[in-house]
Amino acid sequence: MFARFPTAARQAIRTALPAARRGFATAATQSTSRWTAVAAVGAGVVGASVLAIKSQPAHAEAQKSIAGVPGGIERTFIAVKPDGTQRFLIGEIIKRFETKGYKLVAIKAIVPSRTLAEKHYEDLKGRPFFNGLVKYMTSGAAPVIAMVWEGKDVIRQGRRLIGATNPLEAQPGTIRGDFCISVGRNIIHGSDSFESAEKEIGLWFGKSEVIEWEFGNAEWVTADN
Ligand SMILES: Nc1ncnc2c1ncn2[C@@H]1O[C@H](COP(=O)(O)OP(=O)(O)OP(=O)(O)O)[C@@H](O)[C@H]1O
Repeated sequence: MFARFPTAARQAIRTALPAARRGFATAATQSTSRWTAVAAVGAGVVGASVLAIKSQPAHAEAQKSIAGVPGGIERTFIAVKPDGTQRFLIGEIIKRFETKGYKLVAIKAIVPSRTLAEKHYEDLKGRPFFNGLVKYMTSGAAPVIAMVWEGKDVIRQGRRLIGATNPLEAQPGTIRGDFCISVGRNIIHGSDSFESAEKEIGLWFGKSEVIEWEFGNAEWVTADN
């Protein structure tokens, strides 16, 4: 896609991308112009507009999301549930995301409080399985492995890697399709939308727990030429 850009725009994007990645989580001190340049790229706005946004006001910085840019470089919340932990599937699940090309930017083992689990699944309150779901997530028989993964379109792609909620409906090759058989023990959670990712990352992690870092070989993973 780069080949169609004016040279100056290409250069602006190259300058902006690393800074934007650095600027995901905190960044009151980061450059507003660089971040907003990436927002423009994510929205498919190129060329002169990439340069023009340098003059956008500083309040744009405050609107930056912990889940990144929708459809662009996003972040998603992924959790290995207690059954996945008990069944020694943490490494396998991490491997699926890592080898796909996504970047792990936060991870911790945690036994969630009832309040946290209920907040996380608040849209399911009233469903017959809600209490059992919360009990299973909070039992402490094994921790939840909470993670944030970052990369292009990672929210939607993460759901594809995970597979259908009911493992019996999940395609072979997906995580649930390969490793489980019961909807009540489906080993993994993944954010299902940009809004969910924002909510869930904010619920499970503090800003300082999400680490900004760069792939040494980013060009080999992310380039579109
Ligand atoms: N019929 C059911 N019986 C038991 N548990 C269920 C049932 N339906 C859903 N669950 C549990 O509730 C979780 C949340 O359900 P939801 O419909 O949000 O699916 P999901 O988005 O694929 O799952 P998750 O949010 O865990 O990624 C499921 O992953 C599963 O653990």
